[in-house]
Amino acid sequence: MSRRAGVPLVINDRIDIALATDADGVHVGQSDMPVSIARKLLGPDKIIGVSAKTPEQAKKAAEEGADYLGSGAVYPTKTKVVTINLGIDGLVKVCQSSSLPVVAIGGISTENLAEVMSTGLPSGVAIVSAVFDQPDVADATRKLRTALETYRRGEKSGGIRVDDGKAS
Ligand SMILES: Cc1ncc(COP(=O)(O)OP(=O)(O)O)c(N)n1
Ligand SMILES: Cc1nc(C(=O)O)sc1CCOP(=O)(O)O
Repeated sequence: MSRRAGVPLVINDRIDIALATDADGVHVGQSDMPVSIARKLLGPDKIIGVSAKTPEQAKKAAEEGADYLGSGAVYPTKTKVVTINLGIDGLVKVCQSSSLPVVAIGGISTENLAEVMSTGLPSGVAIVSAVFDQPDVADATRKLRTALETYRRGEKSGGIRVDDGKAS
């Protein structure tokens, strides 16, 4: 279904499920299967994402062959109880330390999406509660998508000035 919609399906942690379902890739954390083994199991064409909270973790993931990084928690989140709040500063440090695309995660919603994207650094955002804790999941998704697209259009046309990590 996600393939029909043109959306890659990346399975969190479970390489066995990624293999069994011929998913597009897997996302692993620092205490999950090492990237090198995931790559051997999945082959060269699948997507491997790695959670990185520090520049050191980001560099290591890149050296090991990750395709993208997930970095957070950018803001406080109730979805994942045990994490570290990196804030925008921590996210920026990870992004600046790597040429890999970075997906920002943790507490992201329509209210703070522009702040995250206005750093000009992450390639995208990963969101749980701002979609799934909403009364109308489809409507919440549309609003987030519109906010992201509006931001990206403004960025392309030079309509949003990025200064000190703040959009204006
Ligand atoms: C983009 C992105 N970032 C992080 C995760 C994984 O979250 P989680 O499994 O809770 O944490 P780690 O064990 O990887 O630190 C994800 N799926 N996507
Ligand atoms: C899955 C996950 N990983 C995180 C990390 O910090 O690595 S935060 C998080 C939960 C994201 O959910 P929400 O959008 O509801 O905050």
